[in-house]
Amino acid sequence: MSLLRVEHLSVTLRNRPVLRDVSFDVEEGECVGLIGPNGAGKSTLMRAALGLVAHEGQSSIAVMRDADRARAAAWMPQMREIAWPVTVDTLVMLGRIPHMAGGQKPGAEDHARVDAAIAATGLEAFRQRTATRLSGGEQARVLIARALAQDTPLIVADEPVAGLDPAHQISTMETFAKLARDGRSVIVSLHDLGLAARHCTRLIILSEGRIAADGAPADVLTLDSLRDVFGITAYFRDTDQGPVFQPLSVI
Ligand SMILES: Nc1ncnc2c1ncn2[C@@H]1O[C@H](COP(=O)(O)OP(=O)(O)OP(=O)(O)O)[C@@H](O)[C@H]1O
Repeated sequence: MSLLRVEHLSVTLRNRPVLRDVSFDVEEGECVGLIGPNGAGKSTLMRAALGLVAHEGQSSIAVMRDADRARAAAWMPQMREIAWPVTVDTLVMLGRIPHMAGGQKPGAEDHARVDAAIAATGLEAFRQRTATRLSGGEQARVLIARALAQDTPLIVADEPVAGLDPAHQISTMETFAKLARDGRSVIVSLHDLGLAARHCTRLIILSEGRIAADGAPADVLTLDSLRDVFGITAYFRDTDQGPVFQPLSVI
């Protein structure tokens, strides 16, 4: 089943075309890595697909009513602003709001989802800490937990692993890959092509606002695309420990 259908999506910002005629579907069970150089349009694509920025073309989620959209997709923006000095527990519980009727208190299901999200992000020791007083990487994990607690078929995360230490980068990507194995889907933008190659089921390369390649990591991370889009050479092998990708030099 398609969780997101984007058709001929274009965005113009300040008279500059930033996204040009982008079309793709995301099916259940996909962990889609959105990759591309700085300024390629990754954030703009995710925001337009969610209906957060004016666009031409169609997105199946952008057209939804707010309440339906909040149950269809969780969004983790690149700007990790935590506005209020609330506890980690309270902030993660905010992810449950789309599932609660107005004024209703969190129930057993809500608490269970929050517990699971806190465990998946290794935040057990932080539950009563004030979220605004955590380090940047810890705050990122709290926002990932809030997105997980939202318990949506689709998670859209803009550079969620930027600034995380290696263990938490890997565990976050493993969490996303497991969600996909369980039949949900994730769209995640990232610059670490090694993590992308290892944990994503599919990669979409965006270049100057257009899709330059879309497919399995081994089919997308070719010498040609690495040269033409990223301007790099790289080592990429399928090993008995999984795919290993290492950028080598700038061309
Ligand atoms: N509000 C805006 N007004 C005008 N131009 C913008 C605006 N926001 C983004 N842009 C431009 O749109 C282009 C795409 O930006 P976007 O943030 O989508 O890229 P990105 O691929 O996510 O980049 P990065 O990897 O650096 O986060 C860039 O050239 C950027 O300068």
